[in-house]
Amino acid sequence: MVRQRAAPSTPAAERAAAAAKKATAAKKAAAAARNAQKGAGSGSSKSSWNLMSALYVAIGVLVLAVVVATLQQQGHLFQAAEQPSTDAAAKRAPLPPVEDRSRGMSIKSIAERAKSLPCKNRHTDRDCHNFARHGHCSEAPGWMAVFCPASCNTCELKDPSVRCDAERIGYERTPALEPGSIDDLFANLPARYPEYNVTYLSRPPSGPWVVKFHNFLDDEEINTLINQAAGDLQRSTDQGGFSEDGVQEQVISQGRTSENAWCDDECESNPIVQRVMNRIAEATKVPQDNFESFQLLRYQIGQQYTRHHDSSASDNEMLAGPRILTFFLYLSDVEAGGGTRFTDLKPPITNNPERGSAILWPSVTNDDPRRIDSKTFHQALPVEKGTKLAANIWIHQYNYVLPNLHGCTGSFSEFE
Ligand SMILES: O=C(O)CCC(=O)C(=O)O
Ligand SMILES: [Fe+2]
Repeated sequence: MVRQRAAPSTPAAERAAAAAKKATAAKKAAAAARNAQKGAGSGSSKSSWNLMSALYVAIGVLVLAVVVATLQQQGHLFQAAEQPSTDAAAKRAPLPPVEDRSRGMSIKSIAERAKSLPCKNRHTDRDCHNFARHGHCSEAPGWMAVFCPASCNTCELKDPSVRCDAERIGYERTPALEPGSIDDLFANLPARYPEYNVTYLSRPPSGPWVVKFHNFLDDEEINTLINQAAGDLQRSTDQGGFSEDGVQEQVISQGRTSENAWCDDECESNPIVQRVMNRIAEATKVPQDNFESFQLLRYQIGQQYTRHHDSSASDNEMLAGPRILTFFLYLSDVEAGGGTRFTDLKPPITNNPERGSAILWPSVTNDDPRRIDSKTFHQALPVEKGTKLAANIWIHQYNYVLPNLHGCTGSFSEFE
């Protein structure tokens, strides 16, 4: 199981988060002024001199707060802002925005400053300084916070509990599924999509919901997805442990021997890819922002993915929550083998690849979308003849794009 999504560059959500942060700073300044005014007014003397001085104090505090906020945004107070603190309350306090801390500075001054910081870049200093200079600290803040913290002057964000603070990134969690939603969704699919001749491979009460959409993709869509993957395929990985800065190790495993490529920003902005994503969002009634990127897969003879689950209970601790649904697209027929087998059903069921078809199943239970559905363990059987091309769309309970942008989903794609 891999989790990855290309970091989108400054999506609307990120701009909204930045705007919200600015609004909060302004509100804080106003509140400070209001408090100062209140404090002055609560004194025993009611003389007009006292009122006037209270007003001057309030105005003074307001001006000071605005000046401090502005200087912080422009990076002039970076020395003070980056002081590491182990104090939990201080960690919860709003952090200065990362935007513009390094954008446009000369490489020399970024390098000078980085040398004096208590943390080091994980990527080469030269590249990191260059990325920072060109605004990537705000455009790909999660990746940069983990790999180039010194160049962005965001050493405090190496700590995932700081980096992934929901308030800091302006994250509001709206669940895609409520208890009962899965049954409603799956029960209604055949009636909603007569054009795809939706059939149940399995359904409650005897098994989990697994539905098949026939001819879900047309030739143009299939070819576009295949072309996007061409040239980018790499040996697939499984998820390993977490490092202390919240990055999940990707391990080569004997259980997963296919190759895969991620649909990056350019691929995702392709209108034909968009058309497919929109259709999946409409079919599942989950917004696209809850999707990981398309993961395109190629299995050659003997390649497989042994029994696994797409989600794990610990995903409930991540901002995006667990994967709740898998929408799996078949981009080729396979001459022999290569079926998707739901291993834990009695008897197990196998769906054979059929170019253009898709299957959909839940990874969590209908009654409690926080609980992993133990009935949906599955495997990709080894290809015996031919080549299998396919694609995963993993769908989360909450918005995935924003936490991914901030490096809070466990892994990153290399950003270009
Ligand atoms: O290839 C298949 O049939 C299933 C692949 C799969 O389960 C996965 O990539 O998680
Ligand atoms: Fe899977």
